[in-house]
Amino acid sequence: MSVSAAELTAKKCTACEGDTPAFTKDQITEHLTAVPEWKLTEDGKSIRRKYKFKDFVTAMAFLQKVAVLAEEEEHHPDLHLTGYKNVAIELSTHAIGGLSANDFIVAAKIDKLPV
Ligand SMILES: C[C@H](O)[C@H](O)[C@H]1CNC2=NC(N)=NC(=O)C2=N1
Repeated sequence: MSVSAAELTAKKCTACEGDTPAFTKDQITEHLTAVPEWKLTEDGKSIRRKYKFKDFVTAMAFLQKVAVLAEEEEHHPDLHLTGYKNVAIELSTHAIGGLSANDFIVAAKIDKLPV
């Protein structure tokens, strides 16, 4: 079974308690099909997307949009800005130490943000 970006963006993040099970490898695989720009990190506990912007101001403006989205969803990515225009966004669910639906919902919504 696969998951679509439309299904993910139609959802809202939900509070994750520590007892929420982290996604299995199969769940991760089927959810990654909806957000093909995102890659699973080496430890299998996060997903990461990289961007290269035309300049620093554009990079920061995009990160501000991500920040507003994260606050709305109450689910926050790790943001890395290197070399003034390279951005890496990582998502994992801190409360469970792995991936959950929330990570893929936010990833799909980030993919819809204007760059
Ligand atoms: C109470 C609040 O919703 C929780 O602390 C949220 C905040 N943002 C979060 N962001 C991420 N990435 N993982 C979490 O477990 C998380 N928990």
